[in-house]
Order: sequence, then C-alpha cells, then structure tokens
Amino acid sequence: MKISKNRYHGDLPKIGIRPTIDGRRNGVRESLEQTTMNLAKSVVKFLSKNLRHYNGELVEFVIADTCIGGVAEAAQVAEKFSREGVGVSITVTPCWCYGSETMDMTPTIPKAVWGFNGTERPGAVYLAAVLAAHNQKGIPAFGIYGEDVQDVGDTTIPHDVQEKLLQFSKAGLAVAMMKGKSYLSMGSVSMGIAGSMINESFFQDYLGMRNEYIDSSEFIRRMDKEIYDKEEFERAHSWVKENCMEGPDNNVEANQRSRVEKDKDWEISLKMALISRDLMIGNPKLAEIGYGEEALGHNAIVAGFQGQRQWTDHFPNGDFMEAILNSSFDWNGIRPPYMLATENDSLNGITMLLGHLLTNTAQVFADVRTYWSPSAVERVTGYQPQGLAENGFIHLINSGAAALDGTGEQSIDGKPAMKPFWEISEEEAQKCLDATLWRPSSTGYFRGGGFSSDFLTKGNMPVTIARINLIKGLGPVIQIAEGYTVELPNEVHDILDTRTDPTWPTTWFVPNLTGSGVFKDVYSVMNSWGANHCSLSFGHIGSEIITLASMLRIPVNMHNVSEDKIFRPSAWGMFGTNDPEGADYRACSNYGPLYR
Ligand SMILES: C[C@H](O)[C@@H](O)[C@@H](O)C(=O)CO
Ligand SMILES: [Mn+2]
Repeated sequence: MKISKNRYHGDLPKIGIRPTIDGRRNGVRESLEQTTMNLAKSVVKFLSKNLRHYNGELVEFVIADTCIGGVAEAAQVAEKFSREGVGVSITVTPCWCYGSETMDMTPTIPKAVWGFNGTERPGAVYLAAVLAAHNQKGIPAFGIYGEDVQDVGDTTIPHDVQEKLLQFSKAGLAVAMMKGKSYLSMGSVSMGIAGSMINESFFQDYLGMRNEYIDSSEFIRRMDKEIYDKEEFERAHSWVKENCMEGPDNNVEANQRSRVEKDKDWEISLKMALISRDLMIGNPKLAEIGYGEEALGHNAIVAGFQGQRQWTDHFPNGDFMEAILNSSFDWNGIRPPYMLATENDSLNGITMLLGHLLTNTAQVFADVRTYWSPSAVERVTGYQPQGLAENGFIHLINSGAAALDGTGEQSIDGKPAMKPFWEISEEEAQKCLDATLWRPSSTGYFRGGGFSSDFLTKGNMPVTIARINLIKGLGPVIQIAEGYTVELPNEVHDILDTRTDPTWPTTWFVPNLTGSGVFKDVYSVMNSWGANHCSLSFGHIGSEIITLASMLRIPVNMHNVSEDKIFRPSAWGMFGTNDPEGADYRACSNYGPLYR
C-alpha cells in the first residue's frame, strides 16, 4: 500500500471511546464492567476496519482506562483524551449510568452516544437521559439507538448502528482535521468573485482554521532565485514530457503562442506547481539550499490561486498547477491530492476540503456553466436527450482545478469511480493521464499562455455537487445535489462543448430529482445554485455532508438526500420535527459557530 506521512504539523486526530457504566458498587457495576468494555472494543474493531485518514493511515483509538461511572472518571478520561490528541468522542453503554455525571463536556469535540438497545439493562434510558443533559447544557451530541433489541452481552454492532457510527466518525474526523490548519490565499480577489474575498471570521469561527496570504509576486521571486528543488524540477519535467500530452491549439493562428513560448510556458507551469505545493506544506529540501523559512510552508490543508487577471494577463495560467495538485498522482507517484481552488474561491476550496476529508478522494472544482434543457439540446444538435439525460443536464466546466481523477478512468467493480489514492493502481493513474490533453490556453482569456487540462468525464458515476455560500446577516449555508455524470453521444458532446471552451474539462451532470421543491426539475437546481462554482465529489455523500455541516453549525439550504439518511445531533429535533430544514436553521443559529 502507498502510505505517505502526515503532511501537516501536529498529529492526526484520534477517536476517543468512553464506556460509561452504572456507578453503583457491590454488584451492579461489577456485573457490567466486562460487557461495557467489550462494547467499547467492538466499536474500535468495527471503526478501525472502516476508517482511514486522508494519507491512508489507520485511525487511532483511545479507550478510557476504566469504565466511567461518575464525574471523577469522566474527568480522568477528558485529561487522557486531551493528552492523546483525541478529536472525536464516542460514548458507549449497555446500561443505565448517571447522565450528566458521566457525559463528555468538551464543547468543541464532536460527540456521539451509542445507547445499546437491550432491556435487561436500560442503555436506552441512559441515552435519553444523557442527550437531555447535552441539550439542556447546550453541548449538542449525536444519539445512536439501534432499531432492534439485542441480548445483553451481544457485542455485534447492528447494521443501522454501524452506519451511524461511520457517518458520525467520518464527519467528526473531518472537523478535527481542519482545526488549526490554514487556508493559503495565493494572490487576491479574482475578477470580483466573492468567494475570493477571504472572510476570516468564517474560517476562524466555523472551521477553527487560520488564514495565510502570499502575494503572487512570491512565485516570481521563487522562480528567479530558484527556490525550489531543482532535482525534482528536472525529474518532473521529463515526466511531464512523457505523460502530459499537448493537445491542439484552439486559438486563431495570429493569437497562438510560438513553440519557444509554449516550451517556456511548460517550464513555468511546472515550477508554479512545485512552488505552490511548497508554499502550502513546506519542503525540507529548501532548508538544504538556505531557505529555512520557506522550508516550513504555511500548514495549508487547502489553498486558492487568484490567477485571473493580473497573473494570467502576464504569466502562464495556473491550470496545470491546479489540476495536477488536485489529482491523486504526479511525478512522485500516487499520493493524496492537495486541495487547490482556482480563482482563489475560498468557499469552493472549503467545499472541496469537506468532500475530500469525508471520502479521502480527489475533488473536481467546476463552473456551473449551463443548463441544457432537452428542447435546447434538440434545437442545437437535433438530438433528443435519452436515459439519465432525458430531463436535461448541467454543464460543469472550468479551466484548472478539476482533478484528473475526474476523467472517471479509475474503477470499482468495473464501473467508473474516483478512489482514495491507496486504492488507485499505476494503470488507473496512467489511464487518467492518457485521457487528458493539455491544450494551449485561450489567449483571449489568458494573455500569458499556459495549458488547460481537457478531458471528458465518463458517464454513470454517482456524484455529489456542493457549495458553501456566505449570506450577510445569516452566515454560511451549504447546498448539496446528489446525481450522476452522464455521457452524451460524441457528436452531441462536440457541438455543445465547442460552444463553450473545448480546451477545458467537461462533466455533464444530472441531479437526482425528487419531484418537489428545487429538485422538481434540473432547471431549478441550476437556477438555485448560489454561486458560479461547485465542488464535485465521487459517490452520494450528501448525508455525510449534512452530518458534517451540523457539527459546524452550517445550515443546509438545499439538498436531495432522503430523510431516513439524515443524521444530526439530537437537539436538532427539539427545534421542530415537521420541518427539518427550518429546524436546522434554528438550531445552527441557536448554537452559533463551533469555535465562536
Ligand atoms: C476564463 C474565464 O475568466 C473563466 O475563468 C470564468 O468563466 C470563470 O471561471 C468564472 O468563474
Ligand atoms: Mn470559475
């Protein structure tokens, strides 16, 4: 397996398990010790098989030294968790315990309680009591209660409980991973795009993150003074020549760049990729050549590159840098993707980060460019859309930040997929590269040249698009649409693609329609999108995003996830049960941002 060390400063967050128990001695507690500890162990066993960090490493667990019967033991566990770097807490119990005395009171750590559904001992009664305490004290917790009664001592975890444990843990680890890391803004505001106006309170209060900034001139300094690993540059340069196929120039002849200019553009594009990665996470090689400060990087778990317009008006665009860093492979082999937003759209960058942390896969950053109604398609191409595309579709396309994983050239059970890097074979990585052409960029848009990645996403991939928007007076909201990629007949694709920019990567997307609200038709989904960009993740991960958003207190303003998959802290139901969307807004506003 390909495992890479943690890229960021600090240890990877651990999951803490808190077995709580009835504190009464002389029979009750003693009779439950083993059963309770075994329940904790079975949760660890199950989760460790099913969870991984972004870099492929196994997630570590910390089980309390003793069962927790009262406040003294609760305090001991809290100390242990803080010493050991626990970022997520799961309380498990098969029995009654003293509610507020045993509960986890650390407010910024996402927490869940699994109250075993048995009846020899009242685990569910504890669950209800402790959730009431969480709600009364304003420290939201997720409640997990299996649907079917189990026998006392049964250490198997029922399927519904497994799903909730996993959904909670993935989202909890994402919260813990982001905390303390940075968003690195490279350049400033791109073409008046609001997402590139960095809103520090959003990062600090909602995500626990820092904001770091560099001016684009830093790229020029590092190129001029050769502040990069020259050996790596040479190696990467040969790799690019071999693996990055240059496609036809779409510019009219008078506007084409010369061969000499293009060769130089390749070199600069590649240096930009090395430099932006080093800016994000540092590079010990830079210390060896006398640049100790640069060697440290900005501890950035996500970054954005302004590019347009000052940089791209004069220098090659950032498309190669963005595409290759966002992908799960480069000249160093198959490795975790970096999250790098184009146009410095920090809100889309964060949406990418959420998708990445939930799935460990690469993300596709795209413009939400065009809704093609069936009749418009027919008028323009003579073709009547069929199958998944029959109700029309949305054209996702942007130069730059789409991961090459988005070609769909990896597979799971023979179907197109985007996988965590450690599951990607050399052959699959090669297929993604082979399915991508690097087209000389449109010099009308990009006067400084550069190369855009041109690929077409395979059809039938289950995917989710999402986007965070900031609303004055309300704060952040997130929108989610699960759906599929679709494949159009070649000639139809060509006609529609040529109308836009054929040098950019295209994904044809259809949301799953529910028949109501904005999901009544494809047009309404496009019409309700809150900004020019979305982030596309492999899989139907809407419910995971909803769970994560509730931990961060970001309300969901639109989604097409079925109600039975929605999992939020127990308190959310106290803000209303008939209208979960309204309750989500009320709960988020009541609790406010996690790190306020
Ligand atoms: C080249 C153009 O400026 C594009 O970059 C523009 O359409 C966008 O991507 C806007 O989000
Ligand atoms: Mn864009």
